[in-house]
Amino acid sequence: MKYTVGQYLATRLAQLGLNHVFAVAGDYNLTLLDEMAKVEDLEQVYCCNELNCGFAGEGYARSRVMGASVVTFSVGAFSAFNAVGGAFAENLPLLLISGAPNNNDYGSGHILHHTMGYSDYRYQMDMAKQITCEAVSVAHADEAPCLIDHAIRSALRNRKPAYIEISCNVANQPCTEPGPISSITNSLISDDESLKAAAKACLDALEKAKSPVVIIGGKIRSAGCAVSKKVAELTKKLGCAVATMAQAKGLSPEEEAEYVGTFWGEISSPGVEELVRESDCRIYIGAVFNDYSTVGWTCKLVGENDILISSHHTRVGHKEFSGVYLKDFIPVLTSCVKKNTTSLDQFKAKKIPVKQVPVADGKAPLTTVELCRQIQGAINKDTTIYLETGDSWFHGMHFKLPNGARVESEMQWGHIGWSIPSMFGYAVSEPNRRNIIMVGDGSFQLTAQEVCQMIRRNIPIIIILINNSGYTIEVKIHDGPYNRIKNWDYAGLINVFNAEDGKGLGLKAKNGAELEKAMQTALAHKDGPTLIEVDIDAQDCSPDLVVWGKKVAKANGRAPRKFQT
Ligand SMILES: Cc1ncc(Cn2nnc(CCOP(=O)(O)OP(=O)(O)O)c2C)c(N)n1
Ligand SMILES: [Mg+2]
Repeated sequence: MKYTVGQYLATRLAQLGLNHVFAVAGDYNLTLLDEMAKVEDLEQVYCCNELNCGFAGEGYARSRVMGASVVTFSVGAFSAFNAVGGAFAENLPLLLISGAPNNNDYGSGHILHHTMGYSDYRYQMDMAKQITCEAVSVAHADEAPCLIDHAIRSALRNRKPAYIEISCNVANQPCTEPGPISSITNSLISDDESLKAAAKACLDALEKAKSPVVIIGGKIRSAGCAVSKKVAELTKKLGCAVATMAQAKGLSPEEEAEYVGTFWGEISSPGVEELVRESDCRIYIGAVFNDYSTVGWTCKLVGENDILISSHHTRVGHKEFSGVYLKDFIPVLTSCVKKNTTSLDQFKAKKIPVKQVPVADGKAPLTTVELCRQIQGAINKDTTIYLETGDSWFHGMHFKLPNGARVESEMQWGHIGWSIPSMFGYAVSEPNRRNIIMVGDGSFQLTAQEVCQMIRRNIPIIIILINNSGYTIEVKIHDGPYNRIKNWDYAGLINVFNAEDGKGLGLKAKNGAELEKAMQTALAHKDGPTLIEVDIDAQDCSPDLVVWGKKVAKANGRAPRKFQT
């Protein structure tokens, strides 16, 4: 088979196990899309705009080895860059592919459409370099294979986005045939000596520890399910208490005896904050300590006997071991640690009562308590629930997850509206999961149009749209007129997106009985999305959000440091 540059790129993606690539057409990428379409097992999935296209690729990367999004130069790429920034912040390998000017125009002095209006087009590469681990420009077919492989390999190794721009007149030019994909997928090997030394340092620390605990952070998400399974084997071997940070909700099997709940400072699950504070050896795995995860810097608990295991390095007390990759290190630790159940025994001894949530009066106005009780009832082992930025984060922490259920969130980047396009991309990869989104009205207004693509592809996603009349999470941080929004007929919007042939459902629920019915309808509706618009009083939000909002506002409001002049 004769390969062109576009076919080379598409073949690499197909060899990696991608069956879809997301795209928005533009005259800089049409020839490229034509060439990529010639590669059979890589279907093109079109999005409404490039922000959503980027987020769809990011969502796909949450399910597959990576995601890929194709956009046009400048006017497309600039919008997609926000999603690429999100993928970088969330450690997800998204490949952003942009059409680019005809290679004869470089250095020609030509002013081109869709550009900034001057003849140096390198600005896009310069911008891409700031938000990716690798950015390459393919302006000649001869260099294409090497540049494409390099960008993809970098994204996979670093678990970060990469960027490829391809001149519009090069995409259909002949190039060499791709070799074995192992040249791209072969992962970095840990430094053996550092691996052994790090393991020994951990064992010494654990030997001295009375009550070690494991705290799992969001960075293990991007290491993939295989690593999460290895972490679960380690925690089972250790036998100590295991907590997940908010960003890692769903990344540790919650039905296991060792699992004690969420560690999130003073809004942790009952008894967990004390357990972490009292521990004399905290083993953090993939932890991210930012202002949100530390509740405005009030709970960054890292002591000198603690162990910090990250994707490619480990710190034990005052010793640092780099070149120690999570995928290698966790199994080594599992093979040599001894059981220490002290922290779990301490936790169990507290006999923390399990909160029973009573069924609300079906005719009473719907509350978030009743809403979450009913969502809990829909969560099974095949469920993936997306928690959008907003009050949804805080409610989501209280869901009890059967093993196999997954939670996706974006708590580092926190781009409101992310959940709709990202879940679309995720569900294109995993249409048979029970895919549920918990999203606020404010967030939904940023990316709502991507629901039409869920309708177009008949994907049964359940969208719980919380209409609480505005930006509640912002209200609890700092209120003002800017937190009010224009109300929409969110359920009615589905008819707009359906047009003549769509099978989307738009339902409303003002009380528990209506929600019960709507949930049953949604779970039974298989040939399209169901949006359930739930009316919630603007004052009804998670008590955790109220506490967290005050602390974050305080952190935001710290007075400027006084500099010696
Ligand atoms: C792209 C982007 N723009 C602005 C923000 C700031 N922000 N964070 N949360 C919000 C409000 C979210 O409101 P909703 O989705 O309605 O959520 P809740 O009312 O809290 O359930 C804003 C405006 C943001 N996080 N992302
Ligand atoms: Mg809201």
